[in-house]
Amino acid sequence: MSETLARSASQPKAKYAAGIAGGGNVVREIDHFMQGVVNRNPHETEFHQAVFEFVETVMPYYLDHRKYMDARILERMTEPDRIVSFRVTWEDDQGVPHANKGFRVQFNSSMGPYKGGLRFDPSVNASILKFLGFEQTFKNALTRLPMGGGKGGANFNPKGRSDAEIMRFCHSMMTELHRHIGESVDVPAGDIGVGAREIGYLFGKYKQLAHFYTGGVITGKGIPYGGSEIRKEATGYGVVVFTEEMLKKHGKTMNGKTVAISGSGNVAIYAVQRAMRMGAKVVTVSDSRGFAHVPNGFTDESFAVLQDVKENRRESLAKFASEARGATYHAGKSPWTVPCDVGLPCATQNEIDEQMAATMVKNGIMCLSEGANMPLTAQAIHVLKDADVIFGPAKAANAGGVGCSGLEQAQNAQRLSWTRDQVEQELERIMRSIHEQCVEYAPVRSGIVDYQTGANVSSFARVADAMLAFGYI
Ligand SMILES: NC(=O)C1=CN([C@@H]2O[C@H](COP(=O)(O)OP(=O)(O)OC[C@H]3O[C@@H](n4cnc5c(N)ncnc54)[C@H](O)[C@@H]3O)[C@@H](O)[C@H]2O)C=CC1
Ligand SMILES: O=C(O)CCC(=O)C(=O)O
Repeated sequence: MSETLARSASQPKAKYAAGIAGGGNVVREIDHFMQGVVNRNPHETEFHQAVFEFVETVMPYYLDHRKYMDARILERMTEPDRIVSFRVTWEDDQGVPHANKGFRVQFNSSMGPYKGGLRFDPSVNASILKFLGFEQTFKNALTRLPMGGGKGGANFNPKGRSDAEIMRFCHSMMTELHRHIGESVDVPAGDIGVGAREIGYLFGKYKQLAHFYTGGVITGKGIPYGGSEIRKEATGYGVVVFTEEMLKKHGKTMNGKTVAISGSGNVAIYAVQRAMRMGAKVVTVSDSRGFAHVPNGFTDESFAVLQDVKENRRESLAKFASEARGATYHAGKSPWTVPCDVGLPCATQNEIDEQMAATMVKNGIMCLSEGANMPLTAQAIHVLKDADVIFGPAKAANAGGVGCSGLEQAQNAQRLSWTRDQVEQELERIMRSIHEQCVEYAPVRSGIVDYQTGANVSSFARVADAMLAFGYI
């Protein structure tokens, strides 16, 4: 087992498991299981982390249910169905050819066709896509829509590339990817570096290669060609709706709270907007180079500047801070040093470590909900939970995006377009239902609902029961 993993496995988990009947046995089983995962997937640290975060909360339930252990369900559900890896060759504006690595991880199709985004980022590798595909499987189960879990992407850096270069890259990516996807097989969507522009180019190429129009093959499409209202906003809106549900459960509300947000992409922008709508004061957004501080909170005016700079002009966050009244940019600094009541990390994995979580606790944070996938290290989660911070795990909190993708597929299959109000109501229903499922399976400690355990155990049971029904496949 890796040293980092061993450290995280021996300290906080032991403390957590001590509250469970047979705690010592649970710790031994987790350790033994994780040793196998590490041996089977050497060097894939992000994947180990995602599996560990899941297994440390699910193991007591697993050990209590022989039918899952006898069928080796945990071993089976931590192995992807398959991984496709391929070369993506494209030509830049100077006529120079480039070759990138493209992937699709088809993790688990027990609940329906594989479903999950595509990420374009230089950091993309098999470990990151396996962690994302694993998480996606359980997130999708929580939506209760018929979707299995998958994820894909390429180690391509879209930053600084022209529209024409992005188009050529997307067309080349789809030239291979189209063989592996389909509306009843695997349905990609966007993620980091993949938004409406990229989805348009990817879908256009698919349509050309397939010789027919099948809108349900990809989601996040533009509204004129089969996209859904609210999909663009859905992940950010969903995070805030879920957070409000958690706060309500604990006798609190978003109204009047100071909210810190990281990221300034698709998820972050619409988390800002929805939090403002709930009466919160949003004081930060960030990018990979620093953060923008808005001490008096975003206004409609500064939000419009953010949208324009990031979505239309595709410029830097420093540019936003130079144009928006009351905003300053802090290069090389983290937004998490700014005191807040509620934190919504919406950038990328592992942006908050143990030390940063301790700083947030010292600064008085009382609720944190994960907009990004795995933005906290396992140790950081323990720091927050030990300090009785209400914690919303990504699987539950950011499921609004894929939930709305499911609604887009439903509209495509019906050959209908629902109104904005219809989609938003349905999205809110999905988020409230996820909240209820978490509560159903969550222990309560010091008056705080353990949503992490609730989300993991609830989704585990659903996927596991489907796998059991199929026999040993
Ligand atoms: N787009 C969607 O519907 C969903 C996205 N997510 C997750 O939300 C997160 C954000 O995704 P999107 O907003 O779609 O992507 P995006 O590409 O629109 O925005 C990503 C943001 O994160 C920042 N960022 C990227 N790498 C960073 C780093 N190393 N350090 C600090 N900041 C960094 C970027 O500057 C940008 O502001 C990701 O973890 C993604 O997996 C989760 C559910 C659905
Ligand atoms: O909308 C989708 O299919 C995928 C969204 C996604 O990638 C995620 O939930 O992390």
